[in-house]
Amino acid sequence: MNHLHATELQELVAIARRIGWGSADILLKVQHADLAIQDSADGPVTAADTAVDAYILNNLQASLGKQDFAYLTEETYKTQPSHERLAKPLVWVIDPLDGTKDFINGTGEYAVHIALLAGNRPILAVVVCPAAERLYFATLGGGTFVEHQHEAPKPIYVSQRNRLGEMTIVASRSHRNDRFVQLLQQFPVQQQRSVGSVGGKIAAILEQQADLYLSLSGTSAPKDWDLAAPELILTEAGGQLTHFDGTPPRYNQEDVSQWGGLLASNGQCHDVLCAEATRILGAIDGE
Ligand SMILES: Nc1ncnc2c1ncn2[C@@H]1O[C@H](COP(=O)(O)O)[C@@H](OP(=O)(O)O)[C@H]1O
Ligand SMILES: [Mg+2]
Repeated sequence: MNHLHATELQELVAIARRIGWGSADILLKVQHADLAIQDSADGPVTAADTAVDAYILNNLQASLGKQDFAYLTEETYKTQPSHERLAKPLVWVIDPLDGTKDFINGTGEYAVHIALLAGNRPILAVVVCPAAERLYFATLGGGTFVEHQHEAPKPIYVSQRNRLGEMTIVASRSHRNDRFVQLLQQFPVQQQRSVGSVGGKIAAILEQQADLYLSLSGTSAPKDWDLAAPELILTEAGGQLTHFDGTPPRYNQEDVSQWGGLLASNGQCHDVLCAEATRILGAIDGE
């Protein structure tokens, strides 16, 4: 099953949406509970991360099996050998709780990401923002839709703002090193806002509350499950997401970190702003 037909993709997206809403229900029930927090090298992990990871994985595998698909999830990737996901043409990529720090801190800025890759690129994506009771979904070439529970989905598009003075950047609240702070200070767009979770930041661009998302790795970097689903809901709504050199991320490689700088935008001025980010970083690094 290397090539999915449009109807098969629609069946898969229906399954992923159902599981996305189920994940939101679990997270909303425990979002104000006193959860045990474990610190790991990749940041905090709560019982909610592991419960939703298992919920999504079990439900996808119950519906779809392991024959045609591999599964890469934030909470299981360390214990799973990589050869299976590297060999399979279709790979589900799952972040059960994106923005764990914000989830713990009660800001409501967290999301659930479910993406399906064909090769190294996303072809289906679901991003759920439980606190906002919104689910975004996209298929490659099929556009992006937003739905509220029990309401018909509606197409959604990024803003068309193209003047730098009118644009707003969203950036991470917690992943900021000196180099990134300097980049933000010198960036030609100066309306800037901190938002938790990558899915939450891309949702802010879809809701036209923001136009750009800028990120820079430090000692750690965002991972495939942070980016794959948000990327597709953005690009199918008219936006772009690339490394600063203009290349889109290649997912499901041996190293699942996406190192360097990333720019997500409403598609206006994308190349110019990537070039600016590269130039500013060069000056910061004294090149
Ligand atoms: N520069 C960076 N380095 C490491 N992880 C990053 C990162 N930027 C974003 N992330 C990851 O992306 C998610 C959202 O982060 P943020 O809210 O700071 O934007 C977090 O994942 P999880 O919450 O899924 O573990 C975080 O680990
Ligand atoms: Mg994440």
